[in-house]
Amino acid sequence: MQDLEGLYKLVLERKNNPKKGSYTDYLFTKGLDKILKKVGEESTEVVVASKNPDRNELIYETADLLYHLMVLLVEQGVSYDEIKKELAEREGLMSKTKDRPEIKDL
Ligand SMILES: N=c1c2ncn([C@@H]3O[C@H](COP(=O)(O)OP(=O)(O)OP(=O)(O)O)[C@@H](O)[C@H]3O)c2ncn1[C@@H]1O[C@H](COP(=O)(O)O)[C@@H](O)[C@H]1O
Repeated sequence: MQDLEGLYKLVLERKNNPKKGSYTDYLFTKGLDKILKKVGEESTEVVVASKNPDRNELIYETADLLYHLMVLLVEQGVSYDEIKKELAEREGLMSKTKDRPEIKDL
């Protein structure tokens, strides 16, 4: 089963040990501009899919977007742990705001 961290690791493995003919290798070979174009396209497809009554479409497009985001993070040298740390810090911040109604209402 593939979770997001597992997917990140697989993409990182492709970066460190390129596998000829793989789609991930194709993206890394094309470079940052191509990866950014894909992230943009897939983001738009998530938006469009959200307006579609077929929820499977949204699931499919979200998986595409998450994959391309993982490729972008690896390309830019951002580790998965850095994202986890950022999310964990926000979790701490959010739980503090629960005790402060003046912030919660912002
Ligand atoms: N999760 C994905 C994943 N999601 C989407 N895609 C690819 O992303 C592409 C998106 O489709 P599009 O029609 O938008 O793009 P395209 O026309 O094929 O390609 P472009 O010319 O636009 O670049 C498809 O070719 C999909 O195969 C993915 N390719 C790989 N993975 C994962 O990455 C792993 C390694 O893949 P490879 O590097 O290909 O071995 C796989 O085992 C998967 O777990």
